[in-house]
Amino acid sequence: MHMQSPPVNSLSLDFLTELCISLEKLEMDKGCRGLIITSVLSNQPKVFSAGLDILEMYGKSPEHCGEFWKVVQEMWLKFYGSNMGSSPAGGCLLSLTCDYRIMADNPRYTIGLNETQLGIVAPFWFKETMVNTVGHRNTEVALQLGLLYKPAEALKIGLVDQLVPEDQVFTVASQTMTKWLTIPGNVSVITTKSTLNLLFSFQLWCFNLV
Ligand SMILES: CCCCC/C=C\C/C=C\CCC/C=C/C(=O)SCCNC(=O)CCNC(=O)[C@H](O)C(C)(C)COP(=O)(O)OP(=O)(O)OC[C@H]1O[C@@H](n2cnc3c(N)ncnc32)[C@H](O)[C@@H]1OP(=O)(O)O
Repeated sequence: MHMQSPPVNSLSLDFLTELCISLEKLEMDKGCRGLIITSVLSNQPKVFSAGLDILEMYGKSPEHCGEFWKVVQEMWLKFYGSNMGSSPAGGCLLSLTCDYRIMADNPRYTIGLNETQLGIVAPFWFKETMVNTVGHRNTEVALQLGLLYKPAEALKIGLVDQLVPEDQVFTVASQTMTKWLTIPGNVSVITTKSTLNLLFSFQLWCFNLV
């Protein structure tokens, strides 16, 4: 899936709604077993996603905010596999929901949950997704300081799985997907994933988020 919402793929209500509809269609397509998500901004190829669209969260009616927040949660519940450049906040969340993260190895790009730097709080389910990926201590430091990690640092704490030269990101993502798809049978993979996420699913249920 190619994300192309200039200038920086910020996650607006319209963009997220389109994303969710596309994912729903793919989910219903029995021939689709995996998804690589990438950014193809022509003017700005270095950004995966700038995160939630800040303009959607300021000066809007409670109804609009409710609708926006609902679609943010929908998006997070649906995602699969990614490759990327800069991914702050919601952009990082988008990639954290994927099974495997491949990042372009360019120190100009960063990834992380930088909400505190913006004076906002990463919601519980952003935090929990991060904990499940990089562990509690790394999350504690990352979230309180609102850290944005350069690729080498992100790899070190396990926030991304692989760094590759910028021009090879998509090729490596395709090779990785091919390897993952050699695992036989959807049921065993889905069941394994559900088991891994059991506690988190229960927490979400307790918070009435699913
Ligand atoms: C509905 C809400 C319900 C209530 C919730 C209440 C409170 C909120 C509580 C919790 C929410 C927490 C969860 C929040 C998650 C988020 O994702 S917040 C967004 C965080 N994102 C960022 O901090 C990224 C900011 N952007 C950047 O760092 C950079 O723009 C970049 C992505 C690295 C790209 O840099 P560069 O190439 O230098 O490009 P520019 O900075 O010049 O940007 C180009 C234009 O894009 C606009 N823009 C950038 N980011 C956003 C964004 N997130 N939303 C909207 N617009 C964005 C930027 O303003 C530039 O526009 P102009 O050219 O100036 O018009």
